[in-house]
Amino acid sequence: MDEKDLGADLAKVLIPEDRLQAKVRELAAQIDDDYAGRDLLLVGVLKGAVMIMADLARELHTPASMDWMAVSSYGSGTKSSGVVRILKDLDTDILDRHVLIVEDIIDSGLTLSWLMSNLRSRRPASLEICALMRKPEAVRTEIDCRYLGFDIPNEFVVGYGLDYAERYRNLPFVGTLAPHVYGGASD
Ligand SMILES: O=P(O)(O)OC[C@H]1O[C@H](OP(=O)(O)OP(=O)(O)O)[C@H](O)[C@@H]1O
Ligand SMILES: Nc1nc2[nH]cnc2c(=O)[nH]1
Repeated sequence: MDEKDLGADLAKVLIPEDRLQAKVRELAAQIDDDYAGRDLLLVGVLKGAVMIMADLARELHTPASMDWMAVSSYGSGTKSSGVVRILKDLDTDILDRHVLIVEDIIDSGLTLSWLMSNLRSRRPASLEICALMRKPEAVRTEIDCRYLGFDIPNEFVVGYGLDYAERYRNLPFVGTLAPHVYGGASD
């Protein structure tokens, strides 16, 4: 599906492909400046961060290793409960490593808040966040995000890694879902 053929499921394009790619290049340049000469480990949070991770990693000139975590909220049944369990842990020991978490979106911030304290307890040399998008109106806990792509409105977005019921992740742009599709869903 391209931007001119949204179909009935999508309401609008929020961030077109060219703006996404330009922003990824900008973020990579900042990261290159900051991590020059350091041994960088990128930690992607599955599944939403797959696209930003793949594009960002290819734009970096700094040599970087990549690892992945998958986490899931549970308890209330909504992803924003703040209670998180690890579905897939890192393969890498991050002790004394320079770790950069790569995320697609900060919504309530609860996932990243949990992840930061979990990873911090493993005593990396440094721990920072790169997030493509953040919803300032939805954030429920302060997240210190060093590399941020876009602040976006408090709307449910899909594309470029983000799904609704596992669909739309492979769109090359970010869009909002038509209300008849989204309804009151929390993920
Ligand atoms: O700031 P929060 O409110 O905690 O929300 C952000 C989290 O939600 C999304 O993941 P999701 O649980 O949808 O899993 P997915 O990446 O596998 O789609 C996103 O990738 C973040 O990890
Ligand atoms: N697809 C999708 N997943 C999310 N997880 C947290 N916020 C969002 C969002 O706006 N869209």
